[in-house]
Amino acid sequence: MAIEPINMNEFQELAKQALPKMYYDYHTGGAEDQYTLKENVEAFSRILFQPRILLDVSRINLSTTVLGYNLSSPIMLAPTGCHKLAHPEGEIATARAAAACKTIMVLSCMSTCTVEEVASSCDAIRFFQLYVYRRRDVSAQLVQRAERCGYKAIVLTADTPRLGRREADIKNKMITPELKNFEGLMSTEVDSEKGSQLEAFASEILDPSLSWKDIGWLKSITNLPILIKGVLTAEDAVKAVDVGVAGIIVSNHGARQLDYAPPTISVLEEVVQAVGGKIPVLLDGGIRRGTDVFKALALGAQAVLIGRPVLYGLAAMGENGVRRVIEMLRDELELTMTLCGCCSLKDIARSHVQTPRDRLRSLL
Ligand SMILES: Cc1cc2nc3c(=O)[nH]c(=O)nc-3n(C[C@H](O)[C@H](O)[C@H](O)COP(=O)(O)O)c2cc1C
Ligand SMILES: CC(C)CC(=O)C(=O)O
Repeated sequence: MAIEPINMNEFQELAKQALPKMYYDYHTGGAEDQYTLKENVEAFSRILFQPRILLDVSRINLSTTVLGYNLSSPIMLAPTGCHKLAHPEGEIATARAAAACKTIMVLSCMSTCTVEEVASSCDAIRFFQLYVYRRRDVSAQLVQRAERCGYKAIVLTADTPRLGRREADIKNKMITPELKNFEGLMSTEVDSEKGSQLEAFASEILDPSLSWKDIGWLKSITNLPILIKGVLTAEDAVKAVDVGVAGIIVSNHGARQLDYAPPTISVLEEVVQAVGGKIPVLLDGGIRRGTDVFKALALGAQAVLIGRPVLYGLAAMGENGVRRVIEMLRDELELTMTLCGCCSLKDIARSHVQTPRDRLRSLL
């Protein structure tokens, strides 16, 4: 009988049992030595709590807003490609779970259901994640299709001029699944028989010349707010504010791009300080516990996004699995807030956490 998952590691174990090795490796893997992959999770474990006591915590409220949309908790779904590799219902199952949990799903442009199919499947609040292709006309058409069918924001992924080197995918000769949004627009076939087909395909289509000035181009083709995903430094955060985007996602792409990039939670605070409250700062990477969500909020994130946990839930139990993953993190966050003395997200303060830097400072 299947085990009843009690935490995210057990969901991951179920996903491993459910999936062919090639797909499981694709979901879990990181770039090269996978240093950042491990650090994304471990950096959270170096942050400790400074809980407060004897505060009435009989009622806890986890609700929040992101770009004006009401969410039941600060846990959103990060864009991840190819959900049909995890489950035959693909992104539609994920969107329905997002709707049931009243949160935002960011749909990857590299999805296995079309933007229209996902839009008509349920009333989830959806953002659309964009890669800019050498074929700018294809990117522009995707943005306009997303805008037409009710997506509320564009999330521009800025850390992927080429795909990172994921060694498991190279060994497995990772395939390129049917990417439904491209039907009739662009072929997904590549010449190369060697290594990861997906990497070869992605590197053929992605535009490495993408630069800050292209934010102007993006603004000229859409009225939707734009968020930049992949910010890891204060300098880039300031530039993002200067070019007038609506939000920032601190992300290292789940450690799948540049290995030895810093774990996201370790750079969050400097990005938040550089932004100075002008636009919301979100974070993804390594969130596996409600305690991680609390720590990110204490260091200034408005909300977090989860990538792999969604895929684990989807692979293990389809729509129901994604729902349970979100609920599990939400329940853990609620407990953390209760035990730290916080009744609402507004009560979560910097003083509730102690980072490695704080401990160093206290020694000086
Ligand atoms: C299998 C997989 C596919 C992904 N595909 C995309 C994508 O299409 N676009 C994108 O911007 N990020 C993509 N990401 C990165 C996620 O949006 C997110 O940054 C990352 O998964 C967060 O880390 P976590 O998996 O530890 O939660 C992908 C990540 C994974 C694991
Ligand atoms: C289909 C891929 C290019 C999606 C992606 O960004 C990833 O695998 O990290």
